[in-house]
Amino acid sequence: MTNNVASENRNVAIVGPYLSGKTALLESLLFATGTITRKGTAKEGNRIGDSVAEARDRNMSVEINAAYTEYGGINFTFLDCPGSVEFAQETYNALMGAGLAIVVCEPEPLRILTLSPLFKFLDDWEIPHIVFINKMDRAFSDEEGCTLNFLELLNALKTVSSRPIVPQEYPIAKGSELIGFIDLVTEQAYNYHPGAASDPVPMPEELKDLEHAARQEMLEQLSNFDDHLLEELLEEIEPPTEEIVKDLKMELGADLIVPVFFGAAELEYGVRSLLDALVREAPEPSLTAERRGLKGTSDIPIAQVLKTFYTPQGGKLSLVRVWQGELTEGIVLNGIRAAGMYRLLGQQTQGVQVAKTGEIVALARMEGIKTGDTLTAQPDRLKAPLPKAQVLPPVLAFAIAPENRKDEVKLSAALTKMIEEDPSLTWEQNTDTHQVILWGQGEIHLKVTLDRLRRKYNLPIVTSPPQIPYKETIRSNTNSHGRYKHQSGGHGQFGDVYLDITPLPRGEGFNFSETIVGGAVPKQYIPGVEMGVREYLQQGPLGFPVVDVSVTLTNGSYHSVDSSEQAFKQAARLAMQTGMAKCNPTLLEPIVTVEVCAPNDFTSQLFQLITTRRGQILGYEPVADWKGWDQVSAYLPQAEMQDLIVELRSLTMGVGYFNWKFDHLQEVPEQLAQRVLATVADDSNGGGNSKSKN
Ligand SMILES: Nc1nc2c(ncn2[C@@H]2O[C@H](COP(=O)(O)OP(=O)(O)OP(=O)(O)O)[C@@H](O)[C@H]2O)c(=O)[nH]1
Repeated sequence: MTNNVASENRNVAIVGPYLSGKTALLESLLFATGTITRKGTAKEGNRIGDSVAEARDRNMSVEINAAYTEYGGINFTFLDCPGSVEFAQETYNALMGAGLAIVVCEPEPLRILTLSPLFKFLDDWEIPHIVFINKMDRAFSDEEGCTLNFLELLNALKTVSSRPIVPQEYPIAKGSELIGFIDLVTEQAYNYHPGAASDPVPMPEELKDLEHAARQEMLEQLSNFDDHLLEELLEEIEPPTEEIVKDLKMELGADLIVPVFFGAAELEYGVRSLLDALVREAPEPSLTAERRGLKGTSDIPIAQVLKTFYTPQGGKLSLVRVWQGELTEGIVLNGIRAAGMYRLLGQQTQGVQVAKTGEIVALARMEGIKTGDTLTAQPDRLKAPLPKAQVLPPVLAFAIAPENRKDEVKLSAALTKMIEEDPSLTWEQNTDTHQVILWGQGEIHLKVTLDRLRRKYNLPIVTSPPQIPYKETIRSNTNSHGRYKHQSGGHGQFGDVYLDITPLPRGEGFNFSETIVGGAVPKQYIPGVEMGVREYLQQGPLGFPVVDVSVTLTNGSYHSVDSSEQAFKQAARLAMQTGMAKCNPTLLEPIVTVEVCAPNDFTSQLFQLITTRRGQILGYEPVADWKGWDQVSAYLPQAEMQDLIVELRSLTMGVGYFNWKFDHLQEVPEQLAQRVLATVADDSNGGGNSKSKN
């Protein structure tokens, strides 16, 4: 049995809304632990978490950054996750391996709603989490602001958390300045010092009552899960500090409470007390393992891939969390030998011989292994793979093509690698429009992908809006005659057919039949007729693939020498050409079903969003097990979906999302059809070309 020191490893994901200060917090944590001796800044883009060029270009995180450090006798791996909703997949993948999450938010009660999807994910997967309210240096606008703001903030947090919110600290402000905090466990007050540890100071007289009330609330929350503490509170016995700490640790580890800390990451306010709390209270890795069904009694190595990186040199690194047992250098997992094992500090790597339960390390060259995969040294003894985060449905698309046509094969190889890195990215070659469509989570997500194609794979890309895969059909029937007669040198070509062309109900596709009597068209030529019809239907009179049409070969004639399958194919095409134009051709557009979800304050705006886009509301209902959220179902023309996510996010503070799938084809309203046809004609004449280079 391996003698691992699992209890001394902790891994912590730093998550939270866009620009709340997660990378700043990581930088300060690393500085406070002595791992870095000089802090970088957001402005200069030289922080550990700012490592990739695409992140620096945009002053935002676009992927997970791992950083290993030691503090208080514990090995910590922090995972700095992106905050933008467009990179949420990265965050969710990282959280699947995290023993604890620090939710970093800003002290703005009105923006707390943006935490809602994250809290839902943490609650659903029972991932213990604490809140760090950052940027408190600018939270107090006046003398009274202190108390009011903090309580208001806590109340706002309660609206998005299904677990009780338990503050562990209370702020001390002087005028508009945050100067310190009171530790509610020990009732010790501290003054902050930028870039250094806080000083113990006497508790300010004027805060004693407020502090007492806040502490009492904390104890009452803890006592909901501890009868002994409840008895002490009822009998007005002061509980010992060790008992409070023990409860905080147990209840956090069991995901029963959400402790709240605060500070200002850039000034290092609150950072050391946060680290101390992590040392005291962060749950052992075995607890999260148990929650995923691993009892921790076996030493068979099991790990899970939280992120896949392809380095600029083309090497592959799989960032894994060790769930059970330990990984040793050169270990074979899922039949593949790890070519190296490293701890990460942003872009820096440090080789290690052993990684124990709870550690997060990068394995080199695990070919064929994808993000989310469960790895084990004994695949036959693995009962079930560990659950993966759900892959987010694609919501925005660009049509893409390499600037250089000869790079098409290179493009598909590069995209395959990028999807391994980021499963929320997909691509397809549309069979109707022949465009390569790149699907992702939003404009920045797609643009970052294009930047990477250019930078990392030397693949400059041209983009254009994806074409809508329109189709066409007919509204009336006809009987059409086609005769193909051609004399060239030797023997000629002769085919002659009569076709009945009839519309079919929507969704029926295509049907070919024949009612030939007396061999007017000999049997061996009939497949040629069908072939000619099918070929014609690939592009009907309006220029689009034709659907929902029935064609019957009713009559014809042949020539004993000159007829051939090929000649009948041509005759059928001619009959279709003249016949279809007389059948009232009409344009069809794809209609998708969408399920749009958002907090119910926005439901009426969702209705409007859908109806102004020619959508048809099918109904709405509360989202199952998500209090305060509604789901609106509707039919929506695919042509109206292109920037739906952009508008939805701007309406809903970025939290709204939707799922969609193709449902049926529907006639395009006359006036709109004219516009679509005019645009297509313009495009094919070389006008209206909206391609752009990336
Ligand atoms: N006033 C103040 N500003 C801060 C503090 N911490 C971070 N900031 C600023 O907030 C902005 C965002 O900080 P980041 O650390 O890049 O935020 P982030 O959460 O990592 O960003 P994403 O990962 O892209 O979501 C930067 O301009 C920081 O300078 C703080 O404690 N106080």
